[in-house]
Amino acid sequence: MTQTETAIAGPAPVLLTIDGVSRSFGAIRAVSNVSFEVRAGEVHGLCGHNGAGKSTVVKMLAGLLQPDEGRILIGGGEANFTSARDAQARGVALVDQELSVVPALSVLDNLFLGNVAEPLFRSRRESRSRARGLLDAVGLTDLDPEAYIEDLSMGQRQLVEIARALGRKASLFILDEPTATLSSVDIEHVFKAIRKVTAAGCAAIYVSHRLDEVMELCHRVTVMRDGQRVGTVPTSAISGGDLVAMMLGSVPETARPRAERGRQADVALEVRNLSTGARTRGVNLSAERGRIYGLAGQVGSGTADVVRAIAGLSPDASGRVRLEGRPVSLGSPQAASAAGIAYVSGDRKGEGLFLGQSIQSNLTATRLRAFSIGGILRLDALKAVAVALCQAIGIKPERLPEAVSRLSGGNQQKVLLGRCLRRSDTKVLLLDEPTRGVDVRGRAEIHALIRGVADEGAVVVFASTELDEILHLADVVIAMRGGVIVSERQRAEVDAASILADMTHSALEGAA
Ligand SMILES: Nc1ncnc2c1ncn2[C@@H]1O[C@H](COP(=O)(O)OP(=O)(O)OP(=O)(O)O)[C@@H](O)[C@H]1O
Repeated sequence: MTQTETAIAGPAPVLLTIDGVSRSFGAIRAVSNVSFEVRAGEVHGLCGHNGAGKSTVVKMLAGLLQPDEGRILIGGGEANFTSARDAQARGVALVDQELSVVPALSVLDNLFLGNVAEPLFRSRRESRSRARGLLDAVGLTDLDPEAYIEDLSMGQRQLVEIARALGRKASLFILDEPTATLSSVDIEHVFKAIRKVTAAGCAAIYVSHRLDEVMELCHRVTVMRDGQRVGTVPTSAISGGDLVAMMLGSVPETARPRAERGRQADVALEVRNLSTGARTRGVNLSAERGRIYGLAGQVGSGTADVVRAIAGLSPDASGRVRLEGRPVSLGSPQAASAAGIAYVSGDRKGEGLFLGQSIQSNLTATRLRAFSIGGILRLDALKAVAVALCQAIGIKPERLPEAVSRLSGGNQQKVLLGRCLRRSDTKVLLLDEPTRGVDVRGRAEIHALIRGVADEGAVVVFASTELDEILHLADVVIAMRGGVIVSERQRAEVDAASILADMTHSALEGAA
């Protein structure tokens, strides 16, 4: 797909004006005097590294936060939203990073839930037919509207969320990292849906760390850094490198091949014939200390299931896992953890962090036993470890008492990883999508932390849907598709095209 396909003809009327908007949280000025315009028919990218202020702008547009200063205008009229309902009534639809579909309800019920424009009574038949149209528009042509959300994949749930936004007849669609959990086939459906609504005269704001997507989909992009707008440019006038430079203020160095300092040529982790229900079959892995194994696959390929099963988190797992020759019981996270297997979840909010608790508590949650003597916690020693970990992950130690929920997504991910750092008992580090929703700089920092763990002699196994991440981080690339391993190669033997071919071959055939 090229940018010319998404080009809009001539200057269209301005649909949204953000005029000198600012918003602070206590002493933190999250958004400072930001102005830009979005035109009808336009897909407008919003980029910036973690903590740049993108989500805060999005929340103000969606009525979830109010600006301290400045104005928001929609169609030329002031839009001082006091609630999300208010914003929805004025034609703003938000598709959030965090899914808001209700798992215990059907697709159909979710599609019309909370839609202020929906009639109170409509026959089930009418609803089904409307639902069918919305689902078809996002490529979910085979999905039964009566299916329950909890039975759907993450990708399907995200597409239902977008279908729901389409049903709200909005004029401004805001998509905040909509593709973070999607496979490339699903991403194409999302892109098609966005192009369809913008071709009909609506506007879309597309927030993403995936710069290739921004370059492909967006007509213009606004870049933010440290709460301020750096600039707004047509994507046709810049390269991906220019965009990175705008975000960072400088061009980052390209990654050099890893020295594999901690590599020891003996197999520490052995996985034999691992299966998890119908999701993965016959997975074998022989992993050496000090090496990083990247499981490359689309959403639903089984990569995440493999890391979860090794971590003891799949009750239906079968097969054998041995660590340093000793068997590790499957289906028991306690057994995995006692053996020295640490796991960093891809779902940092649902599964990883204690959101209401401080950064310090989150960093030290799994170390309390090591710091208690006779049931008494050595608080000073614990604090010293927390400070050291904070420094290691690049967060200011003054922030330790703050609630972890106040950190940006990327920094939350670093806290999750920080828990597994500097531990002599971590023999295997497992990660699922280690940099989901994290910007370029945060990503490089997280990758450096993970390399550090391997350099100290641990086995690292991570699952990722992102090619770039596989290419930057893995020493050994294992591609999965349809629940089985399709190839295992040394990093030097692969390039982007060959991994992508292994990851997507059947999926692309299926879509053709
Ligand atoms: N509710 C809050 N309380 C305190 N500080 C906050 C709150 N929400 C955001 N911040 C701070 O405001 C700044 C901007 O955060 P914001 O989430 O808007 O950035 P972002 O660009 O969306 O980041 P990311 O890409 O990581 O999601 C950060 O320093 C963040 O820690």
